[in-house]
Amino acid sequence: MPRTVWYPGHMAKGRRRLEDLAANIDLLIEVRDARAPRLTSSPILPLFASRIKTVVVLSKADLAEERVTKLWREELKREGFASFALDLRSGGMQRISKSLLAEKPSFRDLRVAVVGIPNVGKSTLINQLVGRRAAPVGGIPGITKGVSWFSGSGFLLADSPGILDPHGDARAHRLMSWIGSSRGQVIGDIEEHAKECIAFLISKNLWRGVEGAWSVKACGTPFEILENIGRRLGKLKSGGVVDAEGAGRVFLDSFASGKFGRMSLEAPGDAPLWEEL
Ligand SMILES: Nc1nc2c(ncn2[C@@H]2O[C@H](COP(=O)(O)OP(=O)(O)OP(=O)(O)O)[C@@H](O)[C@H]2O)c(=O)[nH]1
Repeated sequence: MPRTVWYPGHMAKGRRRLEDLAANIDLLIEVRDARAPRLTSSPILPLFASRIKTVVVLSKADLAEERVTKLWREELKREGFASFALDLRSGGMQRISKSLLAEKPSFRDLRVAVVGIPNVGKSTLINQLVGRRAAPVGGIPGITKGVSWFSGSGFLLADSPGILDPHGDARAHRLMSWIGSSRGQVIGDIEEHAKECIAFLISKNLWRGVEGAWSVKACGTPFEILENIGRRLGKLKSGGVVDAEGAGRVFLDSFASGKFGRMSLEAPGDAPLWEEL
């Protein structure tokens, strides 16, 4: 009988690396994007959350709807996680630092690993917590490979990029690339991504932010809407033809950086986002 395969190879590797790290730390901080906290959580994390205290930081809360973020925090509390929701770039670390210090063993610094899928804000969080991007400290014997340690007051933070892989589903990667949390090469055909993202925002009733910013209505096919965006932005090729790729790129960049205002892409209880594509 074939052996059951639980995770694709890349996740098995991340799981082994996290396993090594977890044996030597006191606490995990998982950073997720507040706009899509389930999409940007790692599927392997629940394996660790049951045996090592895990705190969830919802980053980019400035780009998410406050009402929905509050619902997520209530949901996380029900799941047994302490959580924080912040614009990580603007500080406000006192409450996180205080909760870390409450866990500190009396005889040494608390050892904390900051984990999360790419681009969710791990480095920004570490920078804020240690005050500045100090040179990595010596580390902890036995766990140096791929891990940098930074010294805060009363705690050591491990930065371990790439340790958590995102969901393997291609649709999930497309969604993550729209909010800037998936590798660049996932973006293949910009025009196709932009049209899919346009259709997604309309289906989620989130178009008003785009209309507010650019006065482009959700009328017509996604291609027609993209053309209207192109005309609005002056993205034209010779002969007055709309440069759909150029318009798509500006549209996707604007969406990822929050130009269309606060948007929460998923709420607790929703079906997984990628099933909607
Ligand atoms: N608006 C907003 N942007 C943020 C926030 N936190 C981080 N960013 C931005 O998000 C981008 C990624 O942040 P990083 O801290 O580099 O993310 P990371 O998880 O360390 O990324 P990798 O090292 O690639 O895994 C940067 O451009 C940050 O300025 C936040 O709370 N709000």
